[in-house]
Amino acid sequence: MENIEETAVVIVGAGPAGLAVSACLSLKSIPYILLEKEDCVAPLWKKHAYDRLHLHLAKNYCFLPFKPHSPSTPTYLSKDEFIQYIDDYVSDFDIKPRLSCCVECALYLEDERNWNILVKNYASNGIEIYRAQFLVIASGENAKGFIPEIEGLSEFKGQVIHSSEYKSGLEFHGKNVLVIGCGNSGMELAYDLANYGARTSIVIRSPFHVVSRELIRLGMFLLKYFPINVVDSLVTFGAKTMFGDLSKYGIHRPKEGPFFLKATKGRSPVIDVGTVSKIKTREIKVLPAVSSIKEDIVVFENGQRQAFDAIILATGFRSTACDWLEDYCYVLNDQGFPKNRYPLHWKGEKGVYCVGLSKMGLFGVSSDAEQTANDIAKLLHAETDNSKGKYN
Ligand SMILES: Cc1cc2nc3c(=O)[nH]c(=O)nc-3n(C[C@H](O)[C@H](O)[C@H](O)COP(=O)(O)OP(=O)(O)OC[C@H]3O[C@@H](n4cnc5c(N)ncnc54)[C@H](O)[C@@H]3O)c2cc1C
Ligand SMILES: NC(=O)C1=CN([C@@H]2O[C@H](COP(=O)(O)OP(=O)(O)OC[C@H]3O[C@@H](n4cnc5c(N)ncnc54)[C@H](OP(=O)(O)O)[C@@H]3O)[C@@H](O)[C@H]2O)C=CC1
Ligand SMILES: O=C(O)C(=O)Cc1c[nH]c2ccccc12
Repeated sequence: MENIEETAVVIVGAGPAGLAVSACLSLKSIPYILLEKEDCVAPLWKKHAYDRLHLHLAKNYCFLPFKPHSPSTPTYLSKDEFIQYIDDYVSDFDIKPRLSCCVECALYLEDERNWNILVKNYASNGIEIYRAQFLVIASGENAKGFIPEIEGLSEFKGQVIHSSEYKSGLEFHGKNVLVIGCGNSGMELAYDLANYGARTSIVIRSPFHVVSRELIRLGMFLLKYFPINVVDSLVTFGAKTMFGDLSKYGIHRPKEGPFFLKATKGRSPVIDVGTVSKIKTREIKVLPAVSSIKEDIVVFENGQRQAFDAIILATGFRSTACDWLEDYCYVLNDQGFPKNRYPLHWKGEKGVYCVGLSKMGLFGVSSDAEQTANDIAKLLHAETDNSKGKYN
């Protein structure tokens, strides 16, 4: 029994979401334990993001609770500036995450009315058990890279990496590289590869919106005053004027608008960083879906075949919360996202909360964290009348 540590709240994941909840709880003097499986905070940003990354949204949409960005930072922060902000956040709020602690199982015991959390400590190689009244799922929408099933992929003769392992195009100079996936990662990695002198191709298999970051900024502002369909029409008109008809290059726009798709399906518009002009000049070649791979040859759905030295899978990410949360179905769907629809997504039953799973970026992270901490504080205060000082 003595090796079970008790606290009010256990938070799984020390990315921006876990850190934001920690800060909010700490300001309310609510005890918590923050568990992170990797050896640093915000590893998505520190270890799994490419060098040239800048935030796509202006800084007034990308801050955590109680710490707006300094006026001296640029409107669109670089990866390093955002990491500095995160590190400052950790010291400002005196957050002490337990690193290299991977949550393997979280189970709610009805008779105890507590969460029991089983943790593998990679540093000590031991197993630890925590007990808490509240559990916060802050393990992220991007917990693992998604590797699609493509016939022959595992036998491909060249290098295969996921976008989360890509740093820069330096090592690909002069090579034939295929980027599979045309979300924000794929489009930006293709641009970076071409800049470094790689012969670059990108697979585009579905329609998507290409916009500029200024159009998205304008759209975010207009959404405060106008309905989504009006803003979508304006932004789409702006994007068509800016980029022209891209259908002859294999880029088609969906029927639904960019903000509508973000709000309903979580699909982000692609914010162009210069890829489109490289596609127009054919410096980046657009190819259709892959049907199979044989040795170093990739066969495409139109029958075309081409040899490549490397494949970058910019095929997105998956939530892994269902892997460690027992009986997840009362709070999560099978994809590891909240079962309740926005704006009620953040609260589950039995004292479990979802922070950062609303597909609303850092803006959503902050709002979920504040609502979660407020709710926990309310429930604890209601309780203190009956049993005082349980955690102090
Ligand atoms: C390349 C890239 C760029 C992005 N740029 C922007 C942007 O400009 N603006 C924006 O708003 N959003 C952006 N996003 C979205 C971004 O994911 C979020 O804004 C932000 O990182 C989410 O924070 P999070 O804490 O929810 O998730 P994460 O940062 O993924 O943190 C989750 C943490 O949980 C840990 N974890 C997972 N499972 C366990 C476990 N079982 N036990 C212990 N720990 C665990 C992980 O190691 C991770 O550290 C970007 C995403 C990517 C991939
Ligand atoms: N600077 C920034 O702020 C950045 C932000 N981000 C954000 O991070 C999140 C993740 O982005 P990203 O990594 O691009 O992932 P996404 O999930 O947004 O995109 C994945 C892409 O891979 C495609 N894909 C998946 N499987 C296959 C397959 N078998 N064959 C061909 N294509 C396939 C998808 O196409 P389909 O639709 O057909 O399935 C889609 O185009 C997003 O929210 C994004 O906006 C990412 C990079 C930079
Ligand atoms: O980078 C992303 O994909 C994000 O999730 C940030 C984001 C939140 N809301 C948006 C609306 C349009 C474009 C990006 C985002």
